Amino acid sequence: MLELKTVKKHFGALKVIDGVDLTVHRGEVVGILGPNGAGKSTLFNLISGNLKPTGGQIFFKNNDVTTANPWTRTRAGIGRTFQIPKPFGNLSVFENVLVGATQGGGMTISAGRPVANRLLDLCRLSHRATTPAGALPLLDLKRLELAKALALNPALLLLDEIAGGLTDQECGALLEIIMEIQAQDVTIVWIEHVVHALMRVASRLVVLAEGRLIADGAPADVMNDNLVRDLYLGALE
Ligand SMILES: Nc1ncnc2c1ncn2[C@@H]1O[C@H](COP(=O)(O)OP(=O)(O)OP(=O)(O)O)[C@@H](O)[C@H]1O
Repeated sequence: MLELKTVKKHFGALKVIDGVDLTVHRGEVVGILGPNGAGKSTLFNLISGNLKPTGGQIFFKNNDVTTANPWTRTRAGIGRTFQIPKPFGNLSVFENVLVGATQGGGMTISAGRPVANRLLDLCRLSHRATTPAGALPLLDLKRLELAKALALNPALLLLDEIAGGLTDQECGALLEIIMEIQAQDVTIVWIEHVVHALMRVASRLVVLAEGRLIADGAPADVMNDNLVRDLYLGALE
């Protein structure tokens, strides 16, 4: 589904992504962990095309998308959520999803309407359909972020700290939706600091530190890795 080959992103002298190799197979849920500033969101921006790499190559479904624009990647099947949700605050929840289906997903308005309704249902937002997105509480904002991304009909969904700021109960509600999305043959790569949420769904964990992958494997193995434990306990210099 996705392959990164020696991907680098430098901002001047700052090597934010420093030669990352990563392969994600169809059907996987890959969790990405790493300390603040490790380069996780930058990695997503490289995959979604919001940033261009300094070096390396990115393949999506075996096509080289390294230099492709974000909208080309979107239409090809890469959807994403953003760490800070920024819906159109004056549009209703339904309209926000419809914009995703028509502008991002390329559907006509009449084809997009039932899709938007189905996604509101999936994301437990039907009761908020006519609410202005700017008036939503945090959990519903996160649900809307998911619905908007799904409106693009992605084969690969990138989730950027979607559980951040939620209570345990809210996080459980979001996980239910993510598990349903996973069951619909969507491959997921999920950056998250809420480790217990990742552990519920991830089939694999990778850990990024200072722009490099320092662990990649089964979740239990990665969490027991000494280097990873040291990193999370702050024992590295
Ligand atoms: N456009 C940019 N120009 C210069 N530096 C940048 C730019 N974007 C990100 N950085 C730097 O790259 C580093 C990694 O940032 P990034 O947001 O990818 O980290 P992260 O792992 O997602 O962190 P967090 O967990 O806090 O969200 C940070 O030091 C950040 O300041």
